[in-house]
Amino acid sequence: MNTPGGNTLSAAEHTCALICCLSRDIPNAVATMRAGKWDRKNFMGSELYGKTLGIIGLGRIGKEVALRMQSFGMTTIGYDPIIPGTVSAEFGVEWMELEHLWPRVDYITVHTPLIPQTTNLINDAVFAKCKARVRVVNCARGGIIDEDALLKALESGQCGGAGLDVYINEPPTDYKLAQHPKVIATPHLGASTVEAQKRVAVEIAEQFVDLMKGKSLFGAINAQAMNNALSPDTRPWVELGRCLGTLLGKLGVNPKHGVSLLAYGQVLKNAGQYLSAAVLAGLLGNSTHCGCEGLNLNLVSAPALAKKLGIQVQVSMHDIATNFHGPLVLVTIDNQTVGGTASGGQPLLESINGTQFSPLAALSGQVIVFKASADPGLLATIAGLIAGKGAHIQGLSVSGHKGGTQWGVVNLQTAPEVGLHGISAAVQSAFSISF
Ligand SMILES: NC(=O)C1=CN([C@@H]2O[C@H](COP(=O)(O)OP(=O)(O)OC[C@H]3O[C@@H](n4cnc5c(N)ncnc54)[C@H](O)[C@@H]3O)[C@@H](O)[C@H]2O)C=CC1
Ligand SMILES: O=C(O)C(=O)COP(=O)(O)O
Repeated sequence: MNTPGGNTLSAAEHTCALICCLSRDIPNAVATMRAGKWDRKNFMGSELYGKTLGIIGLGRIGKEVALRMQSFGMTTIGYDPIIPGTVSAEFGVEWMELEHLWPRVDYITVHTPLIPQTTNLINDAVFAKCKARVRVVNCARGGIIDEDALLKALESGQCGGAGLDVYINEPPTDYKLAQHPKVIATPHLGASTVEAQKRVAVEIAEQFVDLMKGKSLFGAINAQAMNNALSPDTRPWVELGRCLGTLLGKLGVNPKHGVSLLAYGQVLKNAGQYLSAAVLAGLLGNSTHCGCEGLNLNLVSAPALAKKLGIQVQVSMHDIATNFHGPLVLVTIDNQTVGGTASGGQPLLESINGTQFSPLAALSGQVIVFKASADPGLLATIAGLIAGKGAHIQGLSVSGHKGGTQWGVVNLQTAPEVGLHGISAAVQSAFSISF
């Protein structure tokens, strides 16, 4: 789990505190007083008013830093590859390309993740493009500012001071930077406030509750792409994927032979990742082939488990299906294919192995799925047998036939076992599912 929002304000305030300390060299001044010295000459500071702050990374923390430093009268300019200028303008930051930003700034603060594009983002070449005595702050991740380049720039005077809360190695393997007189160094304290820790604890607890209720994946690490997977629009498709996976698991296919997922329809254009995760969650928890039968898997754990088991998943998205009007998901494993759609928030089974259901069968509640010899009287026979056992039928749908067999789905109000035993003599095979 991570709780990205909980410590935003604390990290932003810490950044602002470092900027303020840099402008007046407060820590060094404090040290002289502690040493019993009254030294007013060596601490001529400079105002923040009228100075320009360059903010690299205009996400949660970058934005809060901007809003706070504007109250000191700083001009805030910034860069972020994702946040456009129209958005940053709403919080008073003029967006510009880095090349235009470097020569204009008096202070730079970085608020990006540490990724290849941001590693050593502030380096020798960048210091050379900045005004002399530019001050830099890193409260994000060690390594965004090249530590060697920073030390050189501090020595040469090109950099007038640095506020650092994070380091390439934590704790640092050498304290050269932290001990430099022009550096104000804190030991990764950005999130260390009573309020942030409380917020983070509450957020983590809420995330666990949501995750257990299947409500949300927000905060689950490695699941950024899934954060929208349980929005009202996508939820029925996630549920459909899980149902189709469950059905295939019960059909006895071996997931280790590979999963192929075809999705048709504009609405599913961006659904590949969460659909396949949902199929895997249903499939692996219901398969006898992988040693994970009965596990309650979710959109995060299922793909991770599939990867561990070496299960290949092929996903392809298409605009429209040829023989079905509307969005359609087809999942094939071991030459067995199940197809489904969602309507009115409800997952529906469209086909098994190319035989189409009419009406489409609801994949919810207590369900019996059976395979039988093609027979025009099949529907009536099955209904009679199940009703004869005293089970209440909510829905019954049979597919067209192919090669002399057809499939059927019975939706029951009562436990499916009762009906299952009733029909066993009239079908080739049958199994029950609780969706
Ligand atoms: N010192 C501490 O204790 C704390 C440090 N952090 C760190 O602060 C950083 C920022 O956190 P948040 O604002 O919450 O993250 P965020 O995800 O809200 O914002 C990060 C922003 O960086 C941008 N970005 C990505 N690549 C970029 C690039 N090449 N150039 C410029 N911008 C780029 C993203 O588009 C995004 O808008 C993270 O590295 C986080 O780990 C966060 C909390 C506490
Ligand atoms: O949330 C972050 O990115 C942090 O850097 C906070 O780190 P911490 O939880 O204080 O070890």
